[in-house]
Amino acid sequence: MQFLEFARICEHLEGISGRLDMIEQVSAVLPGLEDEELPIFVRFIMGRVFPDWSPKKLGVGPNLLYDAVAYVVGTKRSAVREAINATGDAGLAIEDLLATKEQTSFFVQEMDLLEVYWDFERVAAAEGARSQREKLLVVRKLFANARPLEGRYLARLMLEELRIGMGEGSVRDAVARAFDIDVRLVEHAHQAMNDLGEVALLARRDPAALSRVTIEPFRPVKMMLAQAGTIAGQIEDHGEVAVEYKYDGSRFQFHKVGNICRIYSRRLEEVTGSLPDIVMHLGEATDHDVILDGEVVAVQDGRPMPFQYVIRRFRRKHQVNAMMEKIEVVPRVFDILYLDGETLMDRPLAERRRILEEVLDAHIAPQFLVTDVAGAEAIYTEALNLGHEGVMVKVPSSPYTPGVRGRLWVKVKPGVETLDLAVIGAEWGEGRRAKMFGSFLLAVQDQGRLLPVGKVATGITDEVLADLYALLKDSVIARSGKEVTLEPKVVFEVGYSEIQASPNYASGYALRFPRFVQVREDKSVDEVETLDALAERYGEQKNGQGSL
Ligand SMILES: Nc1ncnc2c1ncn2[C@@H]1O[C@H](COP(=O)(O)OP(=O)(O)OP(=O)(O)O)[C@@H](O)[C@H]1O
Repeated sequence: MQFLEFARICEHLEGISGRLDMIEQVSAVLPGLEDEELPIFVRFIMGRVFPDWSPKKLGVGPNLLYDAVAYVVGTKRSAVREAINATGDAGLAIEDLLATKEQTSFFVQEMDLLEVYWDFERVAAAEGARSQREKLLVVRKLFANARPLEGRYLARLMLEELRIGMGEGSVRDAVARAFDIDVRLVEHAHQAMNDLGEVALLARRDPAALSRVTIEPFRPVKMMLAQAGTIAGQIEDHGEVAVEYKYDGSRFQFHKVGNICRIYSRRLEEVTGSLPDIVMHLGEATDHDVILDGEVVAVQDGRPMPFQYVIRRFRRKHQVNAMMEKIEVVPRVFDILYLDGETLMDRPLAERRRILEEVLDAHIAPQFLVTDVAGAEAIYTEALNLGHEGVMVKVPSSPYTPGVRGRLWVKVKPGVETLDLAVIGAEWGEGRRAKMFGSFLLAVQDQGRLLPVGKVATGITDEVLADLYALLKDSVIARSGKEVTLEPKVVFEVGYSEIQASPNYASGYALRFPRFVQVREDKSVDEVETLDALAERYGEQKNGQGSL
């Protein structure tokens, strides 16, 4: 497939708003793709370049991208910025700029979807002191060969926001439809393989194999997630429940085969080098090949320390030893997904737990099986007294469903309402804050799009503002007056007093009295609140129920 054809498909999808229509259009394209193209197309159409499990990253920020475009069209980076500021959309502005180039150049090399992907591989592989220069050369070459429309989607792919509204769920449905396969089977295979691209290829080549896919060591799967709920509700629905402490640490997945151990964060980044003590603890606790799921907790004098301490350890790349002395971290393992070549995700929790207790000698998080509300509430009180966040109430018969935020795991904690939202823009501050951003535009996700829901400026000290500026300054895509558009990379947790219906924001909602709580470094933008969940909270609020 020519990249131009891919760009035309994107343009067409961008003009459609109906989800079913989009699914149909994409499903019609998939069967005609070559084997090598299929996984790449599937990832690209979701705005992703590499499989979700892969550690590869493009590492192209707006500045490098604009430098490349400036070179190709024979102007300065500032002129590219100005053009982008004028439209507010990097993709469209770059398309316009490339149109001026097209009038002056006679020769454009046709670009193939695969060639673009291989170039992205080269960009991602560039490392070390000269990496920025190497990346720039490849990105320049891509834009030099791009027709204007191709430029729009090249830029957006590199900025990781395709803006066509094809979310993971829609692409999954398109794969199922294209190859006439039960969507649940596609979803199940996706959970284990963590790459819809490869699932699509299997769906075409060997659909029967979809039901046999396994979790592979060193290819992390998404973490199973929880919904907010109540102890009574969960016992009423399921009778017996498994209650565990909800630790205020950071999620990890531990993979071990023989002597090789690796640890992945909740964002599936490899953090083995930052956590040698966790590797040592868990490596010593089992002789088996395993994939374990748990929480890393920081402790001091036997008491858990807040989440921020743990995240500092996850971030640490240098002088890890010095940091180990300052912050002691320990693993609390609550699940096992793989044992000696066998995938356990479809076994019931009760059985996985039994296996976990057999194969791991230490570091297992306590679990209590209870059938009465009073018993579970006593554990909740004890959890809070011990300094934990609350409890997790899990269904003993439940499979492990990677990436799913369902009711099989319910979290119960004291009621502070917060939302995790993507930071998509900011406004320059005033007075002594004039050289920093003073407020931030936040968004929920909906089918691959990010929709604004409000601004937060409250609850942020000058010191934190300076940190936030350092974190975000290289992600500026466009400027307009006092406002900037940001490449969506950072997640804020914010408190609020109420969700209101509002015509002012594209999400249809606004937050009353939003207040900054913290940066959720452990979360990626794919994990922010969905529009549906926000609407549900709004509905509950109108009916006078809290969600806890
Ligand atoms: N015993 C436990 N079982 C499962 N998850 C646990 C447990 N203890 C702590 N956790 C943490 O709680 C999280 C589950 O809550 P949830 O899926 O809602 O994620 P979250 O958005 O990070 O929640 P929160 O913001 O409430 O921490 C897990 O990702 C994990 O990090």
